[in-house]
Amino acid sequence: MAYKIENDNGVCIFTINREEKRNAVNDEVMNGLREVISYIKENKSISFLVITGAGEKAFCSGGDLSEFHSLKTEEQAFSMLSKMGNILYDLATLRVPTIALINGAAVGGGCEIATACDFRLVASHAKCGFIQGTLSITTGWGGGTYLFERGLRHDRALKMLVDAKSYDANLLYEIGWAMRIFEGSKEQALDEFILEMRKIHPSVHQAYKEIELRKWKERNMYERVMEEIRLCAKLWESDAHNEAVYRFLNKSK
Ligand SMILES: CC[C@H](C(=O)O)C(=O)SCCNC(=O)CCNC(=O)[C@H](O)C(C)(C)COP(=O)(O)OP(=O)(O)OC[C@H]1O[C@@H](n2cnc3c(N)ncnc32)[C@H](O)[C@@H]1OP(=O)(O)O
Repeated sequence: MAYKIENDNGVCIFTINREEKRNAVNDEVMNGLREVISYIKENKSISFLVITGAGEKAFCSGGDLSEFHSLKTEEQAFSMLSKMGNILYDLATLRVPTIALINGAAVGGGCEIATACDFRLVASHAKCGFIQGTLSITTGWGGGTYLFERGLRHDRALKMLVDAKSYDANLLYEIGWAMRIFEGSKEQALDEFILEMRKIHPSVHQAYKEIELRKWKERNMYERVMEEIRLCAKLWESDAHNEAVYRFLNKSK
């Protein structure tokens, strides 16, 4: 399976399980995310959702280029991008707190997934970045919109997007994207992070998160995410994008 879903006493853990592809997101992973979001919406005993990746090299390397490079037109790209865009919107607006437990590289769409979560715990060796610019596209799953909503200084958020490169854990913490940096066991880092929160009734967590979600609804967050996705789909058709993907897929041949 390309993903695992575990329920650890009310803490739901979704693991992208494609280590050989640095946990790249394919259609199966997208369907898995849809499944875990539905499970949480139906199961009131879940207090937290944690998203992480298998192994220690990558949290998620973004969209699976070997699968998605076959999408050539704006509409073909928009279909894939908007599927994941809707999933990330449902993730970002879940009633429970969401934690990105970043065990390794989170790049491209992987950085978007992490940014759609409420909290980001980053392994000290992990590097994260919105590298879409190196492929001559922009964030295409809503991650740019979420980044500007996360309270980073505007100049730091914009630079992270425009740099289109991976930042190390210390810099991610310095700019305010990472909430914690951890060494060693990600399970221990998670346990320590939620220790105090677990003592508080989940209805309190959810009431506080609802304050932010109400603001997002008033500010037409969903429409802004879909506009971002449409812009990425338009860039997808470019020769520059297709040539960059070709170079990546043929780099070692
Ligand atoms: C809107 C989202 C957007 C979209 O999908 O439209 C994107 O996410 S665009 C950005 C897509 N992602 C990337 O460009 C990242 C590509 N990967 C890397 O930069 C590196 O793999 C990295 C930094 C994640 C890890 O580097 P490392 O040296 O540890 O591993 P390798 O590069 O040697 O990769 C090992 C193995 O995995 C395959 N791989 C890695 N990432 C992807 C990917 N995104 N899609 C498909 N396959 C991927 C890589 O080709 C290697 O395969 P192998 O068969 O062993 O050569």
